[in-house]
Amino acid sequence: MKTFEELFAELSAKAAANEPGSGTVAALSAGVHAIGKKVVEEAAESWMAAEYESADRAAEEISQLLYHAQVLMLAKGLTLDDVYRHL
Ligand SMILES: N=c1c2ncn([C@@H]3O[C@H](COP(=O)(O)OP(=O)(O)OP(=O)(O)O)[C@@H](O)[C@H]3O)c2ncn1[C@@H]1O[C@H](COP(=O)(O)O)[C@@H](O)[C@H]1O
Repeated sequence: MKTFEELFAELSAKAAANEPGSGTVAALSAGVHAIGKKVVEEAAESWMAAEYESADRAAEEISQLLYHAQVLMLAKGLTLDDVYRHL
């Protein structure tokens, strides 16, 4: 288990190191368009899980949505503070 901040630190480090075998590094190489499609896909899956599945399944899909949102942030060079400023 990890927090939003811990995940972002982990993904940032993997991206900076261009870590071999990292799905995050592969996603970043694929670019904003591909990452954006994953964000939309996971948003839809979160919605469907919330409507038709258990609370735990919804939580799982939402965790994937948060992961892909963080990858999108990295692709745009955004920090957590850049986003938190708007909350
Ligand atoms: N939390 C996540 C995470 N959530 C979702 N995903 C990715 O998002 C996909 C979502 O799963 P789905 O089953 O919905 O998607 P899918 O269409 O079947 O899968 P794909 O064919 O699109 O890969 C997963 O297959 C992962 O590729 C994640 N990938 C990585 N992490 C964490 O990110 C960290 C870094 O991971 P790596 O960069 O891969 O080392 C690790 O701590 C991981 O636990």
